[in-house]
Amino acid sequence: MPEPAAASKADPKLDPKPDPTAESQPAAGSEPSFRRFLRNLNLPVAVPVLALIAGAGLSVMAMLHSGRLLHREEEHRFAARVEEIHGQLADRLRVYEQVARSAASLAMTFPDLHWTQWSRFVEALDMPQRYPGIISIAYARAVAAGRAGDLVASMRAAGLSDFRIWPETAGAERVVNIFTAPVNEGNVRAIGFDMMSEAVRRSAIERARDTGEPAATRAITLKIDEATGAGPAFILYQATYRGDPLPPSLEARRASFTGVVLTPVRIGPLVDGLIDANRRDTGIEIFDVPPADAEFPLYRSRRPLDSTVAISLMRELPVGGRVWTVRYDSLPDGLFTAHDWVPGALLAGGLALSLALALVLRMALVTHSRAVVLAGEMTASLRLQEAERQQLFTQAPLGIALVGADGLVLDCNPAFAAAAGLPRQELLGTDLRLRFGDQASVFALEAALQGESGKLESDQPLLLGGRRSHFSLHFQPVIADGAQKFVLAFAEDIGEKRRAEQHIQYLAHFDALTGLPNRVLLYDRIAQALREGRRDGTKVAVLFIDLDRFKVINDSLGHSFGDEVLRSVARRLQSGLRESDTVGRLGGDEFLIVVRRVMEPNDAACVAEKVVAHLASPFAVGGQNFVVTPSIGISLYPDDAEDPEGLIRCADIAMYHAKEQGRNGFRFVTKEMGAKSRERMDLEGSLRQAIRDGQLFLVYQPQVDTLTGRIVGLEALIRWRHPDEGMILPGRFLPVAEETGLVLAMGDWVLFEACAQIRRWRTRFDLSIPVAVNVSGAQFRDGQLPAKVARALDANGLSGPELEIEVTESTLIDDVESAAATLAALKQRGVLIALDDFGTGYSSLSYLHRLPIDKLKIDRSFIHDLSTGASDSSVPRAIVGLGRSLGLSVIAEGVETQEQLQLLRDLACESYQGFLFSRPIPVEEVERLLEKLTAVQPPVQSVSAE
Ligand SMILES: Nc1nc2c(ncn2[C@@H]2O[C@@H]3COP(=O)(O)O[C@H]4[C@@H](O)[C@H](n5cnc6c(=O)[nH]c(N)nc65)O[C@@H]4COP(=O)(O)O[C@H]3[C@H]2O)c(=O)[nH]1
Repeated sequence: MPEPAAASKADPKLDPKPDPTAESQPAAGSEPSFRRFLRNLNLPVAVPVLALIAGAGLSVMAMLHSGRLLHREEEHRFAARVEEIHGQLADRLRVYEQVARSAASLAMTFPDLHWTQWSRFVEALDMPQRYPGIISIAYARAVAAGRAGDLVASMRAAGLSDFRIWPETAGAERVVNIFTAPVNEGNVRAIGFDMMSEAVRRSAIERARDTGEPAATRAITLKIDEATGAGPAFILYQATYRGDPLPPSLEARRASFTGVVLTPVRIGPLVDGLIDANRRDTGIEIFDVPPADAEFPLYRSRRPLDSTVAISLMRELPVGGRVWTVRYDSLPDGLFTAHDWVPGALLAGGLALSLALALVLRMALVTHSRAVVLAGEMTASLRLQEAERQQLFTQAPLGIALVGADGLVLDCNPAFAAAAGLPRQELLGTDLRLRFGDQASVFALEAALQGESGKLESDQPLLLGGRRSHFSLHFQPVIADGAQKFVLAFAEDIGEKRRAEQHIQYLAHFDALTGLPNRVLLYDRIAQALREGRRDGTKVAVLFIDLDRFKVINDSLGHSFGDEVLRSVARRLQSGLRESDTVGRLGGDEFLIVVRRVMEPNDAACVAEKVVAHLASPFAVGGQNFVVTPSIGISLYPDDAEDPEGLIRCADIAMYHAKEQGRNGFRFVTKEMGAKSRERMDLEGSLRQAIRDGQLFLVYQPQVDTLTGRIVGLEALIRWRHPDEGMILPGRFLPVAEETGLVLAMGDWVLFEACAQIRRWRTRFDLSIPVAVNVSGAQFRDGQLPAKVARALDANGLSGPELEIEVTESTLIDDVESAAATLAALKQRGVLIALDDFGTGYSSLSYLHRLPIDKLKIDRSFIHDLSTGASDSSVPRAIVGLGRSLGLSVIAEGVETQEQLQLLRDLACESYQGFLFSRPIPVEEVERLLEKLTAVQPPVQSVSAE
């Protein structure tokens, strides 16, 4: 159902919805290639790949950047470390210089110091512990030219008997080593050495003298180490002066120069210990000259093998007026490289994160694209539903209108407009309440607008100005989100239906041919009259009218002629009666008149006489004049019966008596007739029960070859074993079964039972002769016979010729055309057809050649007449001749005497059945007979009677 808002939209068939995807897509040719590329891009693949690439790039960048940061931080940390070490080294040197200064102060304070005092001073310094680089502290005295002897003398006087100045080469000024401590063999060897004799020492001594500051030699191998090959060393000189500890001018310093304290220092011990042995994070190399010029360093700290240097820093170190270069190397296993893993970890982490991001994006995009596809599908399905709903609305055969809360028509389908008989456009936007043709519809719509659904039927025009018919209206309020949206008005034009119903009603109660009340209505009218009679104590008469020889008129002049006669009779019957009386037609040529308020039987007799009189004048139909006479049976309530069925039955019987008495007259129901009628009713009830309780059974009468006496067939005949009355023959119950329609159920049972018996006999005796079954007129006309026969045969695995269907001549002549069709259908299934009671009908010869018949059965009456001599043998002879000429076999029924048999042999009639050979016999006896048959075929011989 469309939404009201959409109601005014154009018909989707006329205005098909454009495809939104097509709308948003420009023509492929004009689309820029980049947009096309973007549209064709597989986002769920492209975006994660791009994210992965971007992430990997960022990770590499982060790795590089962090590497740089780490390196910078490492540099800072290393620089700080270098400053720390370098400061310690410089402090050590300052301390060493301080030691030299102290020694110089001592020498200046006590110019005549004895060497033992010097030794004590040095010992007090505890050099091995506190100044491990200092080898010794010595004092060399400046000796002017020509005063060397004095020095030698004084030294010898001081106890150094072997003292001498060496080398002998005397310079202008000598500086001779006179004291040294600690005293040991190596140190003592340097006593008396003139240091000015050696250029390196001299230059340093002169610098010390001239500056008053400590002066160091370049790196040298000490005299005492020359033999041992110990590492490089240098000598630190501190000048001493006479008087002023540091004379203010160069001249004064040269003039008052008294000597130098010399402190030989081994570089290794000086530096060793600065780097913790457990934390060799820094390598130290010391050069006396710029490293590029040096052949080898003065000092090289221990470092791990294969260590690569990450950072190197150079620092200058002033040493006694010289400047050393110290190179510090950061070593890899130190703390500075402890965070090397960070860039790698950053790269790995970044790549992992990128991968994870790519996967998450992939999943999200796949989910998204799936959702998009799903949404697309849902949209398409919703559109389809919408189109289908619209189609449903438009094509619905039921009129549907949408009425807004204000009563205005929002939309309506073509069926609604058609029902209203107005163009749709004229209805849209109009107030439906003002347009309804009746008040009830207006009230119903008002109620629906208030939320109450309602249904009603109206026979006014659906809308004013529209067409008038009978309508079924249904108003249904539609509520959404708790509020009433609109009202659905359904309108169905039920005019046709109404008329059809009325017609059906009419047909159900009136006879289509004559327009008179039919059997149903007649029963109703009788019941009504009976109620009245019971109340008023009056009688009710039922007149059963049958037209004499109507069948002849019908058959000879044609059905339409017969119909016209029936209509004329109906008119005459009606015209002569009171309004309170009812004339109806039971069917065929049977009419019924119900006369109410009958005081005495004579009143009914008057009516009957009137009927006879009215029909007495000739009928002129189709240019022919003829007379139709009635036979009338009259029953009275309460004398003969107290219910409609009983009254009709009694009247029917009385009518037969009227016919027997010469027709064109009437008979009242007598006591005997009433009893007979009651007996019939009882019989009907019992028969119903008999069918239900299985009281019916079949007996079989053999059919025999007239010449050989061989059994050529069996005829199945129905029997009723009544629990109280014993065996009842079909002559008694068949008419009742036919009247009540019970004959159909009974016939079905016979058919099936006979086929089942054939199957049993075929299995047991290899039965090859056919078994005949009688079929009543009602069964034959039912239209179901061929199908029922086929079902019975199929159910028992029979092919067809095992079964013979016996139809009476009178059954066929009612409607030869349809009888021929039914017989043809039966023949098609393979069964044999026998014409029973042949010869009794009056148009036998005319139709015979048109019917697919196999056998003629000469009626029993002709055979009976043969032996009694009531007639000659002309009829059986003619039938045998007819059969021969048409190629049909002929069988005689009711053969009781040898004489009859002989006559039949003379006539060359092929076969017969009758008491002469056997009465109809039960299954067991048939089986005994068949047993004998399967042995040797007996000669002609009669069988035990029934
Ligand atoms: N007087 C005399 N009668 C003989 C002789 N031989 C046979 N009959 C009797 O003649 C009747 C032959 O059956 P029908 O002409 O088809 O006449 C049958 C048939 O029209 C009808 N009928 C019997 N069984 C069925 C049935 O199962 N279905 C239908 N629709 N009708 C049946 O009832 C009719 C009477 O049947 P039944 O009473 O069994 O009577 C049988 C049979 O007992 C004879 O030598 N002398």
